[in-house]
Amino acid sequence: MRLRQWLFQNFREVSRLLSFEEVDFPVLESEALFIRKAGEEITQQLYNFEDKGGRRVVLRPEITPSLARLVMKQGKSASFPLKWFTIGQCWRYERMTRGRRREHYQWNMDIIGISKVRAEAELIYAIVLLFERLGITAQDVGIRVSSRKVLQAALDKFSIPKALFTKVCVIVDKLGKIPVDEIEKELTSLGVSIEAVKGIVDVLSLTSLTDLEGALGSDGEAVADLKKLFSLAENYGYSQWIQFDASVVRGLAYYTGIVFEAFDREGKLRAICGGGRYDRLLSMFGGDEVPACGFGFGDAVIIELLKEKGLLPDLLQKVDCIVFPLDAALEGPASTIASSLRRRGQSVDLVEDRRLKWVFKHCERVNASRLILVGSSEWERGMVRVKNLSTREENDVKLDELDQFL
Ligand SMILES: OCc1cccc(Br)n1
Repeated sequence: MRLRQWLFQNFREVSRLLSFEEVDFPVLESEALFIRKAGEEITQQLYNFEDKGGRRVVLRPEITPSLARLVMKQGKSASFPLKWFTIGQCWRYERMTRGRRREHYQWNMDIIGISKVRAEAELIYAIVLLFERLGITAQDVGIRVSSRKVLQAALDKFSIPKALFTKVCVIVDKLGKIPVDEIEKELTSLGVSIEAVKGIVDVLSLTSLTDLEGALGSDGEAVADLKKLFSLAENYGYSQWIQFDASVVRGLAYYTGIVFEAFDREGKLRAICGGGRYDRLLSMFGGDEVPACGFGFGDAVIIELLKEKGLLPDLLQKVDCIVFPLDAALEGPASTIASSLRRRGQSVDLVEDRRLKWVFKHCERVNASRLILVGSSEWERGMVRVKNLSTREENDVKLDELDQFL
């Protein structure tokens, strides 16, 4: 829990630095919110069930659809742009034989109401800032960046029907995860011709913007967006973190533009985080199209990476004071002292019914700064014994002079 709180505190601090406001959404959602026909893994692993009212519900597998639903529920009262973050538990249902977690916590940051690529540049900067705060460098981790518009242009080039776009995205997202011939088989089963499949795979293997420009021409939105993003990355000072890689499409059906994912350069781990632009998702909940982009950053892979890099912090429990009555008859005064210290903002562990030997061990175990012993002779003089556990200094102190020893 200390490790989780440390990680979440870093998520929160980065969100604060970028002036994002914390929001929260229900873990329990209507199943309909996540029923999509694109064959995404996330919708095939819904932790869904029927509640006592006969409703089809799920433990949410992701956060973005809830955000979309609730932004649109605000209607005209929402003053754009919105910069929202949340850290929330998400669920999936897998056979436990795979030994993978069914739940994890995800930090989400979303910018709603900005259509320009500077929104994605801000989000990628937030991710870089988080990595830097954890001691991770651009030599450890890279961020692959592309745009769904690259794939859209490739499909247009081979006149693939737009209706197939999201399904093709979900399939080609598996590039590098499953053999290419399986991907080709899934694409041809959608009715994509084999030459179009080869052409698409060729475009998606590009890793230089110059080559992309050569393949798609320089007047398309895909190239323009990516050039703008890489130029802004220079301004932010995080160019060494990002690289163009056309194979990045991300596995969520609703992305429409820039997409990105962070990866460990040793290639041992799954994607650390990922996100992108989803300009058409909000209008699915009524109203006009509202441009939006965001990312999800899970709490599992990042911990594996920190372990790999020897960057896990040494988080010990910490208590300011242990208060211990040396005589059972003094438990009342001990409570008085504990209460007075707590009202001064001191964390106090009030210990009773233990031998003194145990108490000294306990002080070490919880890294207490001071031990305050309530003994009858001192108490008769209105005093307590304060033992500073780092200097070993001991003082008999009047209650109204305690502050000097805190
Ligand atoms: O990132 C996919 C995902 C969704 C919900 C729960 C878990 Br564990 N993992």
